[in-house]
Amino acid sequence: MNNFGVLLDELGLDEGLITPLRELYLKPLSSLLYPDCGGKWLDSHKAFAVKYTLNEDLDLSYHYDNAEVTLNVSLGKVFTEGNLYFGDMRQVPLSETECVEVEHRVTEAVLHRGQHMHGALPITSGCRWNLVLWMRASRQRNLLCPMCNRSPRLQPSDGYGDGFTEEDPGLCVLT
Ligand SMILES: O=C(O)CCC(=O)C(=O)O
Ligand SMILES: [Fe+2]
Repeated sequence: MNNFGVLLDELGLDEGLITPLRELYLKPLSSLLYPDCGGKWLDSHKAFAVKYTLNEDLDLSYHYDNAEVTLNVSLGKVFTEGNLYFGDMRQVPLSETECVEVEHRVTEAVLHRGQHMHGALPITSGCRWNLVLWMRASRQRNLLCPMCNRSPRLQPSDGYGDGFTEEDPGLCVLT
């Protein structure tokens, strides 16, 4: 979805930073806040930083995430506008949805359900960087793919893949 950014596992930041952040802090919070969508069972993630500037991406269109729970941290730098907006859960028709705008101040984080529809409005100046952490619960998504709403068809993958699991051979991506 984003054209500019970086995957944090490629920077070697998964093991020492993102995995403990998910396990020690975000999983307990998500267990309390989102037991309805796998918040208790988060067991993998995909973490990336996304960048918006006037000559590159300005905004992010309305979407849902390939995640059970998402953390979005505003890292900076200096920019104007670029608020987040949230609608309703994915299953609710757009015609019945009213969006709310959420100011996302630098250093603050927003935690939300991955299937809660959302987007980012255009910045009007500066450079905006965000850390986005898609957290997955294999127990939840093994039953139903959150992207296509069907039973997942899988193939083996390195690392966390898309966060699905099988008895054998481990973590998997969608085919
Ligand atoms: O803040 C952004 O630019 C990305 C927002 C988003 O897609 C998310 O929080 O999942
Ligand atoms: Fe998103």
